[in-house]
Amino acid sequence: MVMEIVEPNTCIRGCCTSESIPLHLSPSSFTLRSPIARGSESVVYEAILDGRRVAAKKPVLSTSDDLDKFHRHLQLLCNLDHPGLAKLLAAHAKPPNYMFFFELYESGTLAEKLHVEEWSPSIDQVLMITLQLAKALQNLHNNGIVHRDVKPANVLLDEKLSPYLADFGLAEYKKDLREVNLHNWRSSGKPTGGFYKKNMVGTLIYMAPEILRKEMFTEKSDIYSFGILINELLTGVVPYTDLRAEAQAHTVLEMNYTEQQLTAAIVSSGLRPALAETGFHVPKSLLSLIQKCWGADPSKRPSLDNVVLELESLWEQEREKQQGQTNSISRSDKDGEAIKITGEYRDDINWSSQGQCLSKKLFLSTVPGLKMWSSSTDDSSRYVTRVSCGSFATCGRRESMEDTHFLMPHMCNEENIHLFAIFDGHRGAAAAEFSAQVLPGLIQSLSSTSTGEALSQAFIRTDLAFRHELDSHRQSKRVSQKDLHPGCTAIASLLVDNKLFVANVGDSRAILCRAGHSFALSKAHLATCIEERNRVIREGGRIEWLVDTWRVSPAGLQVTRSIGDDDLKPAVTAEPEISETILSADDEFLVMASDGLWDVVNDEEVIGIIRDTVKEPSMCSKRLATEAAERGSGDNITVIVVFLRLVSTAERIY
Ligand SMILES: Nc1ncnc2c1ncn2[C@@H]1O[C@H](COP(=O)(O)OP(=O)(O)OP(=O)(O)O)[C@@H](O)[C@H]1O
Ligand SMILES: [Mn+2]
Ligand SMILES: [Mn+2]
Repeated sequence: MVMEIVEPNTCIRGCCTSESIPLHLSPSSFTLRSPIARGSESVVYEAILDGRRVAAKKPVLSTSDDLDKFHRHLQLLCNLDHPGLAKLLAAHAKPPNYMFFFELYESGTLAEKLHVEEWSPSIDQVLMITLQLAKALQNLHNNGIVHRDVKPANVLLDEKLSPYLADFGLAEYKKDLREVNLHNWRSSGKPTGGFYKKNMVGTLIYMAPEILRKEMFTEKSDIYSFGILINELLTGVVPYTDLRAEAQAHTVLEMNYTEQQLTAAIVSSGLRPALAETGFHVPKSLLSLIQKCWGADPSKRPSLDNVVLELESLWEQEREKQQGQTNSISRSDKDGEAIKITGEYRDDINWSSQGQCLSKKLFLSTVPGLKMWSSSTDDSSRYVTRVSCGSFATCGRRESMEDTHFLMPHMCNEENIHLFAIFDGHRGAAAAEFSAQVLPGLIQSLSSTSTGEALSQAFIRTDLAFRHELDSHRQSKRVSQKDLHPGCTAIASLLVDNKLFVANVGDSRAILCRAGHSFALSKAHLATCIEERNRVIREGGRIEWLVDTWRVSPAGLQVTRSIGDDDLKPAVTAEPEISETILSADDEFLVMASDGLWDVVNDEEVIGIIRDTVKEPSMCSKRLATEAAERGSGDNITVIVVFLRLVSTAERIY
């Protein structure tokens, strides 16, 4: 827009000058239309300026302090010029009208986009937005300015969803900060004066611990807020809440925290919002960048130069990955004939379930048949295990629990047959919940075949039954849930006399402690494993390097075998790998767990922890899960511990 500039182009006091931004306008050149928003210190109107739609920010000016502030604000804005900053088009700095005219950004604020529209950006969009904002903030910092109010509500979006950092109402020159801080604290006892009072609840969650402690604001405090913002963008969750309520509606009080409690927790206990998950497309390095940004020690937070570099390299990696996509043949699903287990389960399954903490202990009625697996000859020299088992499952840092498991010692009243299983759900908990209900019955019904074959068939049939159920569910709900493709990993240990069979699909794991050492009883099925990758491709699936690792496309699944995941069948097979182990007196215990444990605790550590724990299987399970949580496991954690020989809870077995 070329607007006529009337010389001398200064404000009425002469303190604000600009070569390109008109600073006094004739009353006929603008009209205010309807208000867009009422901020805490201004009303923002849609306006027409020189025939063009713009946004007019009209600050509330009630004291001479406010007027001084307006002029400082305007001086600062006149010195800004960066494509990532909300653009000042003109200002009117004469009584009685004091107004800023900004470019009108049509798509509202990032906060509304995330929490009112419930927009979930792709990783590309997250990287694009964070990089542009980082560059804008870098420009501010390099010009000696700190923003002091970085939060999604102050990020405006245009139609292309490009972000613009806005609201410089609290921005200050670094050189003036000391004085500003002193002034504010003296006048109100709070970091930013009246602003603090009005906005504390909404903005507290973006404030760095040093600000909450009423120490100096530095540019590193902006970095902190920026870290919180990136995480909010990834999770879609308002910091410290799971509420996706209207952006304005959330208050700290609704989160069951009082303002003081939250402040105390952020400052003293290092409380931070729940970190986004590495899940499908989120690169680990982005998460560690967030953590560096919101670190407690301002001097250890990265500078914006570093943040920009890091984001640029992530952005490039993302580009490369997407260009390096391998195209391979898609093949139609050939195992379409699902076995019919209709009706029975439908009522029990919550298809959109996000899961709850479920610990299933199932006891099936006595059905003859399982005995067939026990050796018919009563071999008195055969080693006899003495089984005691326990489990512990926790949602961990996740919002929802998608793991399920069951313990079935003495299955069907058979003294020497025991079954234990863990299912780790993804894309919802439905597959995990279904499998935990169905698998035992299927294994039981297959007892006329060999034990290993029964396990294998039971997995395959659980998968077919689940997909069949899902299809009928979809038909009953028509198209609305066609994008629903829940799946789960499954690991089952079946102990028959002294033979231990472990069947596995996915990345849960079982280990055996034999004479003090660990033995793996299962192997993880992940796209990082070359054999699995080749198998998936051979079977018509697509493997791509997405974000940070090999994944099955298009869903971005890391596991290459699973129950469910009907969009990736048959390549992501439900056929388990089965190990068979003859147990002897050397065998002390079996540990099964979902990847939430194994991600952060290795086999030898697991054995060490059990060695140091009272020999009670539930306690051991709980200790392992707790240890994993303390080590920062970001996932659901389920652990089953089975002692295979007699132990007293009071005794240490080593
Ligand atoms: N250029 C613009 N284009 C579109 N909408 C805008 C623009 N500027 C501001 N708004 C809207 O007005 C709201 C308030 O603007 P701004 O944040 O600048 O005011 P404020 O009074 O400082 O608010 P607060 O301090 O409460 O965040 C924004 O959240 C946004 O919804
Ligand atoms: Mn604002
Ligand atoms: Mn503001």
